[in-house]
Amino acid sequence: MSDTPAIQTVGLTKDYGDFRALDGLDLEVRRGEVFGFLGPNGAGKTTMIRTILALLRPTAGSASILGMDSHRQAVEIRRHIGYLPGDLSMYPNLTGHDTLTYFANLRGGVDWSVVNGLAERLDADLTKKVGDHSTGNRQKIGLIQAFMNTPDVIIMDEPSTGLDPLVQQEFQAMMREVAAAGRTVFLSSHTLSEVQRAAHRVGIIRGGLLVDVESVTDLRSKALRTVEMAFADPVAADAFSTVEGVSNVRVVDRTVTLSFEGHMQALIAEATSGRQLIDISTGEADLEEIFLAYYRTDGPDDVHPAATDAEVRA
Ligand SMILES: Nc1ncnc2c1ncn2[C@@H]1O[C@H](COP(=O)(O)OP(=O)(O)OP(=O)(O)O)[C@@H](O)[C@H]1O
Repeated sequence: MSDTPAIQTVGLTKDYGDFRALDGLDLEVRRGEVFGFLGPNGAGKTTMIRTILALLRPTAGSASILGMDSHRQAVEIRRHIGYLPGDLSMYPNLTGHDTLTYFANLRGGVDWSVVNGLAERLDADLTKKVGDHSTGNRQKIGLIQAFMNTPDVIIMDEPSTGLDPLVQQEFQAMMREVAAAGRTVFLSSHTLSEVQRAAHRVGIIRGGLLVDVESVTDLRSKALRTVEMAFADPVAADAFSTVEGVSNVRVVDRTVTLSFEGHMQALIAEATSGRQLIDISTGEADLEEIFLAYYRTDGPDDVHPAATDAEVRA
């Protein structure tokens, strides 16, 4: 069972009447990874999550979690997963502690030292009534209930809603720890910045179609960044202009500034071949721009994001 994917969908399709919200989704989420499921509003993220959790019946195709069929083995699956829906309903008059006790009882008990540890990390007040909490503080209770049973797979729909930056940082550390322990995190989001620090891979969905699945490292290599290099000797004006992924080359005596899109070692190899490189600095890869290229609905579907990115900048 440990070789089977954490989550797998095959041709997963969901229609609401005449409207196709999910269109033949083939996706494999590995064990031990944080997987970010990204897409604009209305792309089908919640529909996908609700379908794989058997809260919705697929129109076609199938889904499995830890090798178990989503629908036929729904009860067994519940024992192994943590789930934070986008609209978790809680009783406003219950305190955080009572709310978590309620969720724990549904699961047949919980280790309170884990709960208290999570509450401390997220700076969550469990003594206050849930209805008196701000959105972000209520969300912390939701996160605790998703993590508290040390589940094999944690599925979360827009989990960072309302969390302040410090809490987000802690939450990202929690996700990374889950993955490091060989367990799996699947989270949906509509903003890349929310997942790029924690996720190993991202799947991008648009209009019910899975547009791409990429590792964050590969996404980064597709991002255009500015590179500045200082050399021991003057550099020819046309140096670097033939290197793949290089554009906007400016050479001033011993300093070269250029835009680069690709794996860094290709550029470094060229920079150090027959030259003495003294210093190099690069700007932060702008993943958001790549992601926006995926989001745009006015271009052809099969456009490579980097090409779109270049078009946008041209
Ligand atoms: N019960 C329903 N009946 C009809 N259409 C629906 C229903 N639920 C969702 N839809 C439609 O299906 C599409 C996908 O919705 P879904 O909620 O899955 O998107 P999402 O990616 O989660 O969006 P968001 O980021 O806004 O939460 C949308 O166009 C939505 O209007």
